[in-house]
Amino acid sequence: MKLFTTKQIAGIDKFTIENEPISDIDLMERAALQITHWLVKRFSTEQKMVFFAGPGNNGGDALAIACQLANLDFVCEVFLLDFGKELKGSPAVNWKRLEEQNKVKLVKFKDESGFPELGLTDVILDGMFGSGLSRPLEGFPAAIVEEINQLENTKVAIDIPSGLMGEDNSLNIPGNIIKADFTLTFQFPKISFLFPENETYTGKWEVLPIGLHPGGIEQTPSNTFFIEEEDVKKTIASRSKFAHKGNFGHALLIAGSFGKMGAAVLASRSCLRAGVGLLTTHIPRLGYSIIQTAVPEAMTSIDQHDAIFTEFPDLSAFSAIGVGPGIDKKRNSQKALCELLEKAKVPLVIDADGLNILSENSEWLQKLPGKSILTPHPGEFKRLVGNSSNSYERIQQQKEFAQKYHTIVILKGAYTVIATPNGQLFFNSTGNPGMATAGSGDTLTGILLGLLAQGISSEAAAIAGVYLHGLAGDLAAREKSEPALIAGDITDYLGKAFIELNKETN
Ligand SMILES: NC(=O)C1=CN([C@@H]2O[C@H](COP(=O)(O)OP(=O)(O)OC[C@H]3O[C@@H](n4cnc5c(N)ncnc54)[C@H](OP(=O)(O)O)[C@@H]3O)[C@@H](O)[C@H]2O)[C@H](O)CC1
Ligand SMILES: [K+]
Repeated sequence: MKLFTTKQIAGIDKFTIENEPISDIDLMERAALQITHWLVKRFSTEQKMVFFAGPGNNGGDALAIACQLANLDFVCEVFLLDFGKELKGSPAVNWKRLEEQNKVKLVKFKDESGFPELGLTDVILDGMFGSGLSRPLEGFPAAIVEEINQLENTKVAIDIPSGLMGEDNSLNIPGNIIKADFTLTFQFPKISFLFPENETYTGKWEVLPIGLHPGGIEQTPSNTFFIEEEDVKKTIASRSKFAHKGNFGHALLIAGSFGKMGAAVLASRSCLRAGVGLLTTHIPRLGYSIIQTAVPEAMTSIDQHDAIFTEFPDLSAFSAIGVGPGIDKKRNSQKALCELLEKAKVPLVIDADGLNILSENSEWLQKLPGKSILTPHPGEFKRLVGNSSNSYERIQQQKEFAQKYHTIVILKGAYTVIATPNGQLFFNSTGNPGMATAGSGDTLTGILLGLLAQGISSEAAAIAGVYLHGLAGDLAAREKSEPALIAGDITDYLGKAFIELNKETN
């Protein structure tokens, strides 16, 4: 799914009105109805619905929802923030409708002294500002936000928590943004919802489709995407009856050191589960019996060194190479990595200590084989690329880095972000907090390597790899729970993730 800026969404909104065609007020009614349905399912008529409405269409939505809920026997009250200007357009029509309906208490207020007393079970609906927010909130609306945030009541934000920008919040005022428990957003997730620091404002968010025109969506350009099942299905082709292991590539994984052989085992197992034809795992000498016992399906290449990575086998046989999980950063390993970068002719997947070595030798980044995949977590990213003061800034850095070094950068997190050399960004939609566990990254490296070795392009392997990794984690968490989930479970559930992906097509 393409992701858009709030400005672009307003454009698609306009396109829909002109081309469906549908009147402004009817589109607002349709959007409001989606939220009304959601509220009816979740709350009872015993709970009063208290709306805070702003001067624009976000306020107009709030008025429409109040009207719809009142017709369904909910007790509603509307508090309209009065900026001394008459309401215009659809919000004005909805205000009139409410007056005529005569079921909802309607109050206009100009300053915080007009802030109402609320009952403990009242639900607060935030319809003050949505995608039309043009600057941080200050003065009267900021004071109302502060009052609302102090209350324990359940808070539901309409489209966007008031005060939050749809993309960049670098210059925003954190205290002047609604902290919602739920955000019900129209048609597309807003980009800022995907950043960890904004969870405190959005709470749990859900996308409610409102039937924006497909033509408008199609013709609006975007280089930012939300990865969904459809985007991955096309990458995972069904296998020919006559397929043999030679059709699915030969991966080389360089992993493990003394005390960290688990990383080699986890990455090897998930590489195999990702469907690679052959896997050779290169490990220090002391890891030999560990890997042979834990992963009998893998062939081994044994380093001359007992405890660390210092050399690698002839590379001509391999269709992709993974390096990093558990390798440590000793001087000889650094030298060997440098030589690997110089000799490799196929894309690499570089993770963990592989990335840390690169951070300490940034001039080697020039040597990266084209379309290699780097998989930093935020700490590794900071060491590799530098500091950033927020997630928005960080993804800009990520984009520039991917373009500069012609690599794919996978920044791991709740919504893992993939940056590609052509300036595109892909946010992953799968995964859960249970996956924040030791070795989870090693399993991702294995999956990426396994897909890459099968001849899948680096971009497609990155997109499919992070999606499958998250999906396997989601399936595992359903049975194991989030706290009890361990990295090996992700590998074990990879098969179910493939089955889930193929469900509808077969
Ligand atoms: N396509 C859709 O998804 C649909 C969205 N709908 C809803 O419409 C809003 C967007 O409505 P819009 O009228 O464009 O904007 P807002 O309601 O968010 O607010 C605009 C008004 O707020 C004033 N404003 C902006 N920033 C501030 C501020 N910091 N302090 C005070 N006032 C502010 C702005 O005035 P200006 O001075 O900036 O001109 C406007 O008066 C979207 O979020 C959805 O809820 C449709 O209903 C359905 C389709
Ligand atoms: K809002």
